Amino acid sequence: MVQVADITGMEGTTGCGDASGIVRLDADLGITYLDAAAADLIGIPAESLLGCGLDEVADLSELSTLMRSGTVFNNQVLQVGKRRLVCDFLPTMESEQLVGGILSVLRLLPEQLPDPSIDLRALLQSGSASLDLNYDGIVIVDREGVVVMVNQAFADILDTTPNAIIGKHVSDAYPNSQSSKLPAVMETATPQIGITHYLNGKQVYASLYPIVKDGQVIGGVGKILFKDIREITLIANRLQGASETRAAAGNVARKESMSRYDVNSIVGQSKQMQDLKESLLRVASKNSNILLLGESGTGKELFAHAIHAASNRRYAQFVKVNCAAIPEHLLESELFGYAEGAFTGARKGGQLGKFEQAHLGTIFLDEIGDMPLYMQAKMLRVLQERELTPLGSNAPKTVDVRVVAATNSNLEALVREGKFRQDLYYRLKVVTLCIPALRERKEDIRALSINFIQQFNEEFGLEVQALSLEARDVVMHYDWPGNVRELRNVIESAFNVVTGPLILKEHLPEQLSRMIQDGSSGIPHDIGPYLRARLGSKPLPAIVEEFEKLLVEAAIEFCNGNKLQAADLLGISRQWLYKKLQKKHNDDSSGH
Ligand SMILES: Nc1ncnc2c1ncn2[C@@H]1O[C@H](COP(=O)(O)OP(=O)(O)OP(=O)(O)O)[C@@H](O)[C@H]1O
Repeated sequence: MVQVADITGMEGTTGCGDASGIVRLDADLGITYLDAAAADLIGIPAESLLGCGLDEVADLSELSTLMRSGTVFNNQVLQVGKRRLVCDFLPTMESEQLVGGILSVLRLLPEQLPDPSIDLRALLQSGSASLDLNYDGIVIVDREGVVVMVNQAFADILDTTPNAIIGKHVSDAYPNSQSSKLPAVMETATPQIGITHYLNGKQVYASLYPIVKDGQVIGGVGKILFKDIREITLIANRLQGASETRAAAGNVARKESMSRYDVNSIVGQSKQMQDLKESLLRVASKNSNILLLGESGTGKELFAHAIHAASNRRYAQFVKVNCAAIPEHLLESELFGYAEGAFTGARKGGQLGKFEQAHLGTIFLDEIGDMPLYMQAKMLRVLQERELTPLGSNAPKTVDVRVVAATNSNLEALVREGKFRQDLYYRLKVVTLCIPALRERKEDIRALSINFIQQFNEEFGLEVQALSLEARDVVMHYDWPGNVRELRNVIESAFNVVTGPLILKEHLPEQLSRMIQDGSSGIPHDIGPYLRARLGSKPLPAIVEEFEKLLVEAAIEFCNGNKLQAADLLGISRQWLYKKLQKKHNDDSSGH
């Protein structure tokens, strides 16, 4: 909620003109980057601020709780010494975890707080001059919903003058526009942050707050954050350019930015990939569900991110759920959430499910083929009716979510075997994108290798140029059962041993040349010499672990990438298989 003091922040801006500054924070509110305007507004040199905790230099009080819990806020006052700064905060989420955020330092307030006892109209009238200087459109209504103040920027959006709006009820003050949500915001005393709204036929991005004084709602304020939704992309690009983190100050690991993946992140010049990228861009802006098919490691998750980034849901959450990795009995509460007291050990206040977290955004259901039948029935209801009921609750909730599902199983076969509901299958496959295996588009290997070499050059601080001709020959002849993920891992492992500008054949994992000689299977051709060569080279558990990895790979290959069948074949549970794969993935990434 906006306290009266915050509204007065729109009055008398001082000092620093219109320049607002940007501060990038990590999850502990450590300052990882700030621009010159921010340092100027804060009044402390940037060199002294970098690496400090924001709470060491500013009195955050309850803002600290909001920031640490990943809550967006706008126009809040931050005290740094004697300075009072008006700030917005946008959290940065990564795999549903808070990894930091962007603090926009908007302006400096005068040091004296005005007397909070004056009433809304008087308070606002005294601020009218500076409201007009404000670039962001602002409208303020009284408790009855009558517009008492509007600035020129807001009137400009409506192609009218402030006087033509002031005095009217907000419900019919705007021509050619969606009905204002300010009455609802005041009624519920609950802000609506970052909503899209149509004003004068244009889609704007706004936040609405109740104005509260002495515990009473005395009015409401609407602030246009972006009067053209495309402005957000420009800002996102600006922030992406400012990629400095504590790592730059010799500290802390790299954090991924919110807009890390888009269609340009998908590398591949083959006809198949060009066509797929075109289809992706065509379907992204629609709301249809999308089914992504392809073997493990072909880039399904990358595609899902790119779909989200190319859709107009991109400013809401992208939420990933791996249906196979979540134990069956937890899947429902994970997806739909639960009410307080739904079961023993349930959190106080209940828990939001992934669908609700993805409201207005995209949910990516990975390994959908592994979803148990009873959950498939519930999923169908969400897809058909856009409604779900959290566990232990009897109040259905409406959700607006775009579903992107992915699998490397043959869903049609699962439907025939009665393991996957046909009706759900038809609902999901409204648009199907099949990503071909890497061995079916070997012409992409070169561009992918160059792309990964560039990525790892940055990460490892090296200047590798390319693969040698001989190494290129090996990668071109290899079958790539693990697809692009395996190629990426192979290049990464080469970076651990390369010494010059070229990755040579001997820098590639021995397994690669061996598999080419042996045919395709990961299992060594002649098991006797393989085992004997290992005896004495490592302790028994390490040999057993290596062999186990090969068997897991062979089982997945044998089952054409279907991990559920592979787990059956190995006589282990899906979860266990996933643990093994996760471990393998971690080992591969760390070059073991
Ligand atoms: N066309 C591509 N261009 C660049 N990187 C790619 C491409 N395809 C895949 N990758 C990279 O390969 C790795 C594996 O991709 P991703 O996780 O999207 O595959 P997946 O099909 O979802 O795998 P799984 O089925 O095992 O979950 C990621 O690091 C991804 O960024």
